[in-house]
Amino acid sequence: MNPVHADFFAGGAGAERTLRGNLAAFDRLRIVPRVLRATGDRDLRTTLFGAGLATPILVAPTAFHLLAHPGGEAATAQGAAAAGTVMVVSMAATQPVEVIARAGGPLWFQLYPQPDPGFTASVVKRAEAAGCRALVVTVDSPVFGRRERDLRNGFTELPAGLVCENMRDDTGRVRDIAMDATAGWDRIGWLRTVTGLPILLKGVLHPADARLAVEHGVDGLIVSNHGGRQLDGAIATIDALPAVAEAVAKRIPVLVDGGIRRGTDVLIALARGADAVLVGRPVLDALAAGGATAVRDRLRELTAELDHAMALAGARRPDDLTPDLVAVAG
Ligand SMILES: Cc1cc2nc3c(=O)[nH]c(=O)nc-3n(C[C@H](O)[C@H](O)[C@H](O)COP(=O)(O)O)c2cc1C
Ligand SMILES: O=C(O)C(=O)c1ccccc1
Repeated sequence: MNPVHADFFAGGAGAERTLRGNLAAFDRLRIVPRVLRATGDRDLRTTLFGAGLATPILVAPTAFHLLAHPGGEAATAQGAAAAGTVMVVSMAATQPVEVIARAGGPLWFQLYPQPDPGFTASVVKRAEAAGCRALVVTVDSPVFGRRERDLRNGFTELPAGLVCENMRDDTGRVRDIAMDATAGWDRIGWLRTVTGLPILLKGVLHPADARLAVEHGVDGLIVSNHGGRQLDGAIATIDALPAVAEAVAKRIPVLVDGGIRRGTDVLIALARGADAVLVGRPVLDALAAGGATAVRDRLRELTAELDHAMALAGARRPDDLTPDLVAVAG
């Protein structure tokens, strides 16, 4: 891969403390297994918003898949579908959501609400028409993160021929993705009037925001710091998760992403209160290395690692994973 594009995928904001911190936080946690639980075969099936998945490991929304592989987002969708899970399509996808939907599914659609409400509504309608089953509203990006690798590399625009295909308006012109620092909770109420799809907020770290989200009728939360690409210095997601899960008190699903690289990381996230997890860079790395089959195999590998770790920890189903199974290393 072009090293400038490799830096775009791998990099984070500022000094990359949060990027590293997501991984380091898992290094400090240990599993306290149970014995003689007679689990037999494990059952990893997971239901989210009424749809059954083979695994609690989903594909996080990430931009610009055509920079990683000529199959683009369609290849990722095919891989996710073969692994029996959801792909969250980024608003910054380089292929049209209709094309991605033909390659796989189930899909959810990630949205940066745009300052132009008419255009935002048209993007939501388009995702709905393509078959997306939930809307993931990214709320950790009132402004774009300062990615110093991209600034050093001068990576400011896509190579010729690539565009954010889901940013075309009705004249066919491609709009730039805007970050909107004027968005407040009223924006979520407005989105409710636009779509009947489940609405998840992505990028919640503070338990007070988790409570507000439930009060505003949000259907799900993703505890995320954008893979360390937005606020450098933000708390590691696995450390933020317990307080968010406690604030939500099982009223809506709570998902988490950031630094999940092993099945044991998934086990710890589920034990700390997540209903499911998402993976970003592991999928991008697999896509770059081998397209749809590599994406499928990476998701299956993570799922097999989770299954194995659950057997060793004495859990049959994700619901058997509880906070007492995780300790902070001394
Ligand atoms: C290259 C790249 C592009 C991303 N693009 C988006 C995006 O368009 N929308 C979004 O909400 N999150 C985006 N994210 C954040 C991911 O959804 C996710 O929060 C993060 O990658 C999870 O951390 P992990 O990569 O350690 O698994 C992006 C992340 C990466 C690495
Ligand atoms: O890179 C990202 O993390 C991201 O979210 C994004 C959003 C819009 C355009 C390009 C990337």
